Amino acid sequence: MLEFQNITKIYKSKGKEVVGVDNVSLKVNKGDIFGIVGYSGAGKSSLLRCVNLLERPTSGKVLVNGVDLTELSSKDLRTARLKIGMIFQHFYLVSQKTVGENIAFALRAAKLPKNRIDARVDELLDMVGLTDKRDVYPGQLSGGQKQRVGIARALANNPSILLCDEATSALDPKTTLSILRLLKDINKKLGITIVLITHEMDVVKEICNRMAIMQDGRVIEEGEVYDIFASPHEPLTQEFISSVVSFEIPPAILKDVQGEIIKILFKGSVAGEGVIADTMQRFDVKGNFLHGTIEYIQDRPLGIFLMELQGDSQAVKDAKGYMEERGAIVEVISHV
Ligand SMILES: Nc1ncnc2c1ncn2[C@@H]1O[C@H](COP(=O)(O)OP(=O)(O)OP(=O)(O)O)[C@@H](O)[C@H]1O
Repeated sequence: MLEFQNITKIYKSKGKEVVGVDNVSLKVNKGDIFGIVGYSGAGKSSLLRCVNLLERPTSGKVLVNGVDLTELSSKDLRTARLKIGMIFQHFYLVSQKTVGENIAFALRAAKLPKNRIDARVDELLDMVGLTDKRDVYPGQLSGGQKQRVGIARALANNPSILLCDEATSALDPKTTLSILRLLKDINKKLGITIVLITHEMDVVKEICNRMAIMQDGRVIEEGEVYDIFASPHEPLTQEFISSVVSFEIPPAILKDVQGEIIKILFKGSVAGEGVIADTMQRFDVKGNFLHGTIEYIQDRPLGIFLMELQGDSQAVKDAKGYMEERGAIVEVISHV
């Protein structure tokens, strides 16, 4: 549905060239909530803005439903853009216009007949839970309510893609959650594909099904969010994951560890502790839990346990083999 093919964006400023995006190819499927994660300067905004050509890539193609936007005439591009909604960190509402007028503006831009605008504004306000705010000004709204207006405006012309540029970064955690739930709801009910950029892994964990991690303009890892949380490959990905799922063991505890430290993952099952208990019974090993959690990613459990395993090397090996047979992924963190 959305495909970046070898996108490069080079900025020229003060006679210098800055590479914003460096040869990125990515596919976003219809119905995805696709998260693009990276630190400041990684190139997320530049890439996102290439979707609707707010930034024109220096080279490469942006295909939306098979149509290369970079090849369109300015008239066709205007029409194509109406089907790509966008929301922003700082909302960008017109403060002198009421909530209703802010939304109506997008409908007028798409030349919706005047007599249908009112009803559509009501419909959109209902969708975002703001029916009673039609006649108030943005200054009278909370941050979360402003973002809801932003969402209503972005959905005005029934887009097939919604781009979210750090849409919850200015909001407190509770409001963030309510906006993310609204986005998820919109994705489900209306089938809109969502592409969001964020530096917060929590956001990705909460609503995205697929993700890409960017560094220095490049995509360094991509895939299903669940798989990336279960086994992140790149150090930067691991760093981002550890901001949500942390396994720091205090050095004072580590100092006393005598056996092998292993990480045990149970994908899609909450039965991990039972398997570990069975293992301890069957084999002549002693296990000490150092850490354990069950994360729910897209409602699928991911059990992650860190433990010290003591015993002779054959027993430890057999115990690990048994856990793997029972569906665990076992990774040795350190040998003593
Ligand atoms: N208009 C511009 N002119 C010159 N350089 C730019 C411009 N926009 C972005 N850049 C540069 O491109 C690189 C990528 O920036 P970009 O804003 O896309 O990253 P980002 O991951 O979205 O970070 P942030 O969250 O801070 O916006 C940075 O080095 C940035 O300085």
